[in-house]
Amino acid sequence: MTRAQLFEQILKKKSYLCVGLDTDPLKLPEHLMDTEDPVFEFNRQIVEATADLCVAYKPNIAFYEAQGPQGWVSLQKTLEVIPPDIFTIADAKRGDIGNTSELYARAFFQQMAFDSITVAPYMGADSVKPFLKQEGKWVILLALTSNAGSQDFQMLRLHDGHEEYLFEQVLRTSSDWATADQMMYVVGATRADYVQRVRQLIPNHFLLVPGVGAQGGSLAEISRLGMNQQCGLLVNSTRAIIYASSGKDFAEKARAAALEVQREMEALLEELLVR
Ligand SMILES: O=C(O)c1cc(=O)[nH]c(=O)n1[C@@H]1O[C@H](COP(=O)(O)O)[C@@H](O)[C@H]1O
Repeated sequence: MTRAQLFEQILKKKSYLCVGLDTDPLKLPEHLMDTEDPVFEFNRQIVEATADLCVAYKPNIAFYEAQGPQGWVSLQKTLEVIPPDIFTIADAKRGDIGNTSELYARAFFQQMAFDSITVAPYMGADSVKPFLKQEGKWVILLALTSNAGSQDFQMLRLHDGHEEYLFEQVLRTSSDWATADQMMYVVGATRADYVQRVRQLIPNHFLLVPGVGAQGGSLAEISRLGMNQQCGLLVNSTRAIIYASSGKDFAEKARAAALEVQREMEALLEELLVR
């Protein structure tokens, strides 16, 4: 999917919501447990209930890997029920020496037809570039993450003449590896104070923003500070949507939670369009 197509979907659905599919078998509603593949059945119903309200789905691969071979089967089946005009993110946080990254790219872009993958920048250019070889496939590079540990390295001050944080150096250097048509960056909603600094370095790239909902980040704040002329944001919410209820009405409640976010996004997009 191209950046223009993604923006088109955002305008059509009045939404820049990404629904996380972090499906934990221990949290599934009881009544799904006697279906053939409870994880897939849960995802299928979540997708059916939310597909008109979001523009992306992001399965976190850990939740599938943890199930052994059956987890990969559930993941593949889930990908197949996601409508083709919805952007898919393999949240795998990979990145290794070049020939190994090539194989990760093959796994997520060819074996499975994801549009994008999250990648850690720590091993540098040759660990990221193998993911950029296929047109239409995206890298979503970790820049400033939502967790407390982002202080440990990402927020270190560099004294190399620029007086900047390490995450800013990551943005500066990596934005030469690919254009805004193939690279996005993860910036946590809990890091809204730094979004203007992010936008100074990368005004045009899309940001994948986790951390609203269960982690307490503010959708309005990150949106007002982080949006660009093509929206430029995919805001993820996982637990607050998919686990809105643990009962028989889980899909209905997930839809209601997604609808609430979509309505707020619609109003925020209107603000952008009149800017
Ligand atoms: O790459 C991510 O998606 C990610 C980066 C980050 O900085 N923080 C973060 O929470 N995530 C992921 O986003 C999702 C957040 O889920 P909720 O907190 O339930 O909305 C999880 O799958 C996390 O692994």
